[in-house]
Amino acid sequence: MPEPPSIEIRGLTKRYGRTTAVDGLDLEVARGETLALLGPNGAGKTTTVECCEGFRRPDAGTVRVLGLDPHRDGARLRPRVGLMLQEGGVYPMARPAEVLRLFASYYAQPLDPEALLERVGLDDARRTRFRDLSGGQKQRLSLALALIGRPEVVFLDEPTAGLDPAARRLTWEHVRELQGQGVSVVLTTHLLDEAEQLADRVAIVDRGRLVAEGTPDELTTGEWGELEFSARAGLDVAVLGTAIEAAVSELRPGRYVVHAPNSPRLVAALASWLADHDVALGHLQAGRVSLEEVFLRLTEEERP
Ligand SMILES: Nc1ncnc2c1ncn2[C@@H]1O[C@H](COP(=O)(O)OP(=O)(O)OP(=O)(O)O)[C@@H](O)[C@H]1O
Repeated sequence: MPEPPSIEIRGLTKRYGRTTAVDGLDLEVARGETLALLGPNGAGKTTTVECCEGFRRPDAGTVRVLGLDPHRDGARLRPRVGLMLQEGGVYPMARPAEVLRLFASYYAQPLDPEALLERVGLDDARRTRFRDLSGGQKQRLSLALALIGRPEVVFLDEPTAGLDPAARRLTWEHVRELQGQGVSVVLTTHLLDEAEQLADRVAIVDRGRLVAEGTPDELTTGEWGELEFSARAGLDVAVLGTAIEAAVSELRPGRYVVHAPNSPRLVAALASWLADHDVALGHLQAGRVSLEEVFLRLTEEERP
């Protein structure tokens, strides 16, 4: 029999007054899978994750984490789940080493707090009060708190927001390690390269509803078998379109999509037009678009 999913969300609805933050969401995360939850600001990602963490009670629908109801069975679930929250939730005067030791005491088989402090790069700040830590150091501590109890499921809410590139890489390594250990990970992020790098599967939500779901590969190929290229901003897309016999649009300054199936002839026609007009090609992607393009198209379609 296949293993039941680590997380099962059915028809989840959550309202705050007149705002429907999550609107009938269905989502599953398999054992050992990493799901990236993407969506514009206010799409309902944090609310969804908070319902999975037991911090919020759904107005309708069900949420199961490791087969348990996070709200009702919180006490049984907590030792098996790791949380990295957007706002640390740590007493301002506490020091990283103390906090980590305290959290370790909640779990049956915690990691070694000292070793973990070193691994997340907090060795030098181990005795600094939480309120005096830099934003990135707070993030690192928050990650350590999510990992200390050897969880089976981990929720990471924007784990690399505000981190420098090296710290971001370090966080990615931690996530890869969790993946290697068969831990299920739910990651919310606004960094689409992060989702592409880490996620087995991506779910894009907008206004509380699921608008797309699949592996990064499925989402970026599939129906979007087009050409995407970058060049200087402001090319005359009408003239270019006529020359290559395909509609062209400039999605953002300097970023273009040719709305026609990728073919050798199309690539040749595009290259030849660019050469004739002395336009340097930045990058060219054929047969797929970036996750960023998919995201923007799906979530901006109905924006005013
Ligand atoms: N406690 C609350 N009271 C009232 N409205 C809330 C509350 N929490 C969230 N909301 C609203 O619910 C909607 C979804 O918010 P949520 O934080 O889940 O979005 P998000 O996708 O995580 O956004 P972001 O990317 O900005 O973090 C937003 O319109 C938000 O203003």
